[in-house]
Amino acid sequence: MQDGIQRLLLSLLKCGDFEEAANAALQAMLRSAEEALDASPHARRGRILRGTVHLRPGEGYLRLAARDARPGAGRPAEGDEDVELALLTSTTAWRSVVTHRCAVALDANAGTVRPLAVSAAPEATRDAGPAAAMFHSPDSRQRMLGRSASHVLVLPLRAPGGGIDGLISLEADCPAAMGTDFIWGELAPSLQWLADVAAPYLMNLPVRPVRTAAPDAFLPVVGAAMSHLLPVMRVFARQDETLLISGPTGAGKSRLARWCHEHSRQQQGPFETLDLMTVPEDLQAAELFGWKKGAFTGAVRDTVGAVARAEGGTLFIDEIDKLSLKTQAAMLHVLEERTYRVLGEDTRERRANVRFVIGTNADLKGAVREGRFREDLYYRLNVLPIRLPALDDRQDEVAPWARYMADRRHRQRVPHGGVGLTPEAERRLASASWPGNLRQLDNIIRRAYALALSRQGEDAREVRIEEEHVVQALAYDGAPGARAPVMERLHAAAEALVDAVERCEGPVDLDLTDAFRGFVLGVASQRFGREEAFKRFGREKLVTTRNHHRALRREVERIEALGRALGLEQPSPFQELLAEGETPSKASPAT
Ligand SMILES: Nc1ncnc2c1ncn2[C@@H]1O[C@H](COP(=O)(O)OP(=O)(O)OP(=O)(O)O)[C@@H](O)[C@H]1O
Repeated sequence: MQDGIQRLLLSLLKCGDFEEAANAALQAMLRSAEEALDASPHARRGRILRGTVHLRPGEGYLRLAARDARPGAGRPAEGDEDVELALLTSTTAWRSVVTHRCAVALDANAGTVRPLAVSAAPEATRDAGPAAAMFHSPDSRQRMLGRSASHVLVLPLRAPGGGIDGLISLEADCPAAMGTDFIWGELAPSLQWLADVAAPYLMNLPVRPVRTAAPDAFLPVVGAAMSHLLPVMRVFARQDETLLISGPTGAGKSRLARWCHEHSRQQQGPFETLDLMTVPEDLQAAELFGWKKGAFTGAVRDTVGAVARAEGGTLFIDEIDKLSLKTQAAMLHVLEERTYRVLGEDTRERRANVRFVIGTNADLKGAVREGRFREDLYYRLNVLPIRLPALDDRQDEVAPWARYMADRRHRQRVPHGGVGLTPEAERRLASASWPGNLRQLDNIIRRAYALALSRQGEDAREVRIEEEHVVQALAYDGAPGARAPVMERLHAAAEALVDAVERCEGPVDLDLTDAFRGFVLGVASQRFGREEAFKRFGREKLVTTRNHHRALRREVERIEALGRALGLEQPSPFQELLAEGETPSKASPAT
């Protein structure tokens, strides 16, 4: 063993990047496993297949690497789909290793998961004994069997502070060893030594720059941080497994979900979005799965749910933390069993041939700790996590995004015109801070472009955005006038708090405070009419599908519910909007 560690250390010292270190670690571990297999009773009946390294510190994947154990095989070629499948971890592997914080042996034929040792880490779970549990997900098991992996050893990549920053897994094919730990039980301690020696190199060496990170129509700008993520995203996009995209508001999660759809096997199918922020809790299941006429009060006709609309394609569900505990159970069911029930149709289960992509800007792990989010659903969603960095961490992207956004805006007006930013304008943007991410940048560009137009003429074919336009647009963003809405909301928050404390006996549901968007839509609808209001806030699709009345009604109902929860007697000023159908606008759109 000592020799093996020394040999590995010597090769790690020569490694310049994560890929080399992963290859060295896997080579050492696969060699050890093959030697142990040769000396075991399974020698002629089994073979070691491959090893993989999954680097996923924090909330998202950074890198994947694999090495085949076949003689002469080295690192697999990029884009090899079989290898990509083999690269993937599983709900069961990740959840087991994170829960038990030690090596875990999976027996895919028997469907069992067995922790092989109890870690000395203080937070190690006490129940991590040798008893075997069953696989957490039937999919994990099927996928392992699909690639002939009857026995899998999963080792944690242990970070110095006690965290787990990834895993290394070794796969073997030995069906005859069903019901046993194969050779993993004896071998795990020495392989864990090798994993611990390699861990600092795997975590700290830079990842290799990627050649394939070319922008495309769906991801028009790819900076250094994103180009590191792209290879992982390309692999993930092609899988059927659920993808979890986390990241701050406005960083581009929904666009990235669309990118994944365009690079998926379902690209010919529909891409549907369901933003849970806009759906009241009691309608979530209905919106997801659809309903039959009469399923609940107000269900006046059969309605197709988001899952059915996305059949054969991708369903992006944003703000997943807003899912009620009750609907979380149904969500888990559809993810695991791929079946669901339409509300009011109790006898029939329908198949969901849909790829789910989930978005969140919330701390789901914290929500699990607080009992607001089911742990099993969290692990089910957390198989292929991607963390989208904030724009401030993608600084090299600011100028290219600004050019792209200005160009997009200009082309809408003058299809064959041209727009550019001066180098000073770009520098000014690059040195600003972007707490609102790409959405904020888009707003600034919109303003700077409007300022440039006002100076250069509304009809200008060629427009140049100069530093002064950017400075003014940025100043407006931080100016007292622009901050007024923030201050107003602060006051409103303080008043709501007073109401909640003074008038209400029980707690007020915090989710009701999301009602602000209803106020905005309500005011806009009164002012411009419903259709125009939804269009102005980028919800044309709801108008096209004639769903905007229902969406508005929901928003207004939430305002009413907030009022009631805060003990307010007077109804909201939007009562009239509760009626289905257009009400005449009180003012023309021009006012
Ligand atoms: N790939 C892209 N192509 C074009 N524009 C983009 C892209 N990604 C982001 N943007 C710009 O950034 C804005 C925010 O993107 P997006 O809606 O995807 O963010 P998000 O992270 O999903 O936000 P939220 O969490 O608020 O839903 C978009 O309206 C658009 O202006």
